[in-house]
Amino acid sequence: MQELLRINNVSKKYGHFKALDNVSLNLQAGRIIGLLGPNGSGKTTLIKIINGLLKEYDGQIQVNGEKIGESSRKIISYLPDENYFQDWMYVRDVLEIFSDLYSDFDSENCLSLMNRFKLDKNMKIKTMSKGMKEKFQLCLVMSRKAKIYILDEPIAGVDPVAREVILDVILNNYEEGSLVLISTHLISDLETIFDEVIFLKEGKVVLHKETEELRIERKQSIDEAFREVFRC
Ligand SMILES: Nc1ncnc2c1ncn2[C@@H]1O[C@H](COP(=O)(O)OP(=O)(O)OP(=O)(O)O)[C@@H](O)[C@H]1O
Repeated sequence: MQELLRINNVSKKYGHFKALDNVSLNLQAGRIIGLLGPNGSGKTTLIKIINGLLKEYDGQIQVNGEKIGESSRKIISYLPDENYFQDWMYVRDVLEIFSDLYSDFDSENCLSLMNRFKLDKNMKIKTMSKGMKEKFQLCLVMSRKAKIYILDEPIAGVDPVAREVILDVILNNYEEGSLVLISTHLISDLETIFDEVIFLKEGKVVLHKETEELRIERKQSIDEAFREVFRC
């Protein structure tokens, strides 16, 4: 299997506080991987480093064999944990920006995904609810034909019915053979789609396993295993 993401001894400090402590991971193409950990365990910090948003850290990262930069940005489709829309924009403006920015963006596909969430290109961002913005952002990100998808909390702000649709959108729209890395607290909602899970605790990887192996070994769901590992 092709290795798409290699993280070697990555540590990150904010002042004196160590948010990531010697994280090493090799992630392969064709896998959906859950990045799980309690609040403040370092998930978003790691994701921001991979996406080139935090540049000061120790260690090395290779994305598809190359350093983080222009080439890695081209192959990673990234859903941040907050939305980046401006209130004065219309949905159609954002679609245009995505088309200009990303040659792999399929706007027709995006419009058909938006249809599933009853989102219209003539909506004004200012009038959309938090959940509607999250759904729109997911439609954008999943309409790129990327090698790597990184989704930071993709279902945090949406209702349970919409969560199911979102899972379906993720499963049916990522490019086959790509890597999908998803951070979430809603483990029971998402665990059925994970091939592997990574548990982060206080900036350290305490577990990285095939989901099925973990379930058989512990005779527990991933949600139960998580609660046990992180119980104080
Ligand atoms: N800009 C910053 N300055 C100082 N400390 C920060 C900064 N960003 C994050 N931290 C700290 O780093 C640690 C890891 O934060 P991070 O956002 O990566 O965690 P997380 O696992 O994504 O948390 P959550 O699940 O709550 O989103 C936390 O203790 C946080 O307070």
